Amino acid sequence: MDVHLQVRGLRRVIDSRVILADITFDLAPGDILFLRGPSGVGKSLLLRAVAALDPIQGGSVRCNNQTPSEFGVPDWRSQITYVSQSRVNLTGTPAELYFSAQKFAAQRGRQRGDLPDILFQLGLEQLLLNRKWGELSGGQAQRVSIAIATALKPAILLLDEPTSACDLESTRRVEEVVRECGSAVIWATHDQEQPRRVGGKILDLPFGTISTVQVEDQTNPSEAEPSTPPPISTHHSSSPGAVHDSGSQKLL
Ligand SMILES: Nc1ncnc2c1ncn2[C@@H]1O[C@H](COP(=O)(O)OP(=O)(O)OP(=O)(O)O)[C@@H](O)[C@H]1O
Repeated sequence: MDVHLQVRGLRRVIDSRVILADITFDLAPGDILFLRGPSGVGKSLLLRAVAALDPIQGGSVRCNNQTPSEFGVPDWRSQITYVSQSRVNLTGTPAELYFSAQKFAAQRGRQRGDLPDILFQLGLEQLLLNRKWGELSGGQAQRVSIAIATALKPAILLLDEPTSACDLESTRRVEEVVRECGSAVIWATHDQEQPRRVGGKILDLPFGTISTVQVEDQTNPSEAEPSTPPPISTHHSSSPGAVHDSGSQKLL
């Protein structure tokens, strides 16, 4: 399903503070849009609004000209997957999350990616799927989250600083996997060079109330940096374990 996202005049107000005002952009299939801006400017709030996880205080977010309620919130969230910056709310194991996510009616019958292969590309062993989230390092948890999200093949992937805990090699692997995953992407980052390496558009969010945000077109991905991960020794081994229904459609 081709999903076109339209954000018009989006406004987020928290405790009488206007965090985001008049945010307007479009996202077409295949687009990658980087969100940049200082800490606290509202990048996560914007992603959460697009994911229909929080109410908005003005403007609109539409997919194919439908609001989340017109589209159907479960369908919306199966098409638009938010990968959070934090894993503090994650309980159980990644395998449990992956299988519980697929139990939702809106997820049934949808095509899946090859999770073991994605893990391999990210330099991870499959056995990590059966570890508790709390037993994974920050960088491992980020990459496992991205592997699960991309394997679910959403139309739009919302990534909240997905490489903030990754070393250089892992960062390059994440960039390659996300660029090739086939989803349109909105990607919050503090890495000024990431848009250049990956390619895409940039939305710079300034502090305070703003009237218009310009989307800057980024030129082609840099050729200065190698984009293909180096060979790795990770092997494919165990299969994912048992599942339980987390009851949450906010996946990661
Ligand atoms: N649930 C909340 N309750 C109160 N204030 C909040 C809440 N969530 C976010 N904020 C505030 O909204 C502002 C924007 O937060 P947000 O997390 O979107 O910033 P960010 O740009 O993603 O920052 P960072 O780069 O540090 O992750 C901040 O001032 C934050 O304190």
